[in-house]
Amino acid sequence: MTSPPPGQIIDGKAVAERLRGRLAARIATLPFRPGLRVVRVGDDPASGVYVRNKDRAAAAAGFDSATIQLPAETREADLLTLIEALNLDPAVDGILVQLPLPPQIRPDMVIAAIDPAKDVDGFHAVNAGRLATRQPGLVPCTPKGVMHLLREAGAKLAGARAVVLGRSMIVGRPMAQLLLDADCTVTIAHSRTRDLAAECRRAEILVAAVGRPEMVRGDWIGDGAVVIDVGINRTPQGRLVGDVAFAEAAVRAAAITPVPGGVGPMTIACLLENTLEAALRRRGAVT
Ligand SMILES: Nc1nc(=O)c2c([nH]1)NC[C@@H]1CN(c3ccc(C(=O)N[C@@H](CCC(=O)O)C(=O)O)cc3)C=[N+]21
Repeated sequence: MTSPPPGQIIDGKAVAERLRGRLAARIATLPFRPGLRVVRVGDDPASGVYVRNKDRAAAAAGFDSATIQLPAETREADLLTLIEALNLDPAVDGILVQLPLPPQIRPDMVIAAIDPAKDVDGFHAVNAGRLATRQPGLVPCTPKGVMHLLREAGAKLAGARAVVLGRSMIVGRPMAQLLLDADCTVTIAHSRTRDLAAECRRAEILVAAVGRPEMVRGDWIGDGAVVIDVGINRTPQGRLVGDVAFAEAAVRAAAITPVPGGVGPMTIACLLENTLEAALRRRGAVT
């Protein structure tokens, strides 16, 4: 027996580049530059690369983008005051506060303070509610990026069995909503799911978003599945790995995203897409 041919590797970097190109072309036709403000409190290492990549991509596509760096000791009240000023600033279309925040700041209070019209992360309860009730709103960047990748990979979504591994507010839950809106049969599996491996094996579309390095093994993948790896984990050696054991999974999957170069670049491109969308919507243009 020879092993089956390895699956298609979904090039998230290339898909993100094309999306950013389309956004740049659109912005070039506008009489204004969409404004994005990223707020970073302290220097959580997970956010470092992200902030740098974001700044570079935003500037190249024609956004008016800036990162506001605050000291790790910043008080919650002072962060809320800054958010209020950004809410009121007409030049600002999108506000993103980097998570995680230092322990003295409650993330729920911060997210609730952001004007839902400028909430380009899509984390505010108003935007989560809009997604749950199928109203137009700002959709979280990572799940939105995953939908782009699934379509680019030619995955057949209607009627497909989709398993989302992870139930976070940021990825798992909104991901399940978007797959459901695309007519998938959706299962949300998580740390308390009985026989996780068997549940995953049934998936025609598997989205792994648990934040555990290489937890999903090759024998968890059904033949011909499309596998999207949302995890970005740094090993003690400094290497980036996903939530999926890539080499093992790739021989079974019809298509799979790598880490790095998969979902990560799409998250940034979708942040920019959301910022443009917010800018147009705030000015009364329909998108
Ligand atoms: N409010 C908020 N929203 C976020 O969306 C958010 C956040 N806070 N805090 C931090 C995490 C992390 N995150 C990443 C996005 C892209 C890459 C990315 O582009 N990664 C590259 C590789 C980068 C590298 O080489 O390290 C890739 O996967 O190919 C990484 C990490 C967004 N986050």
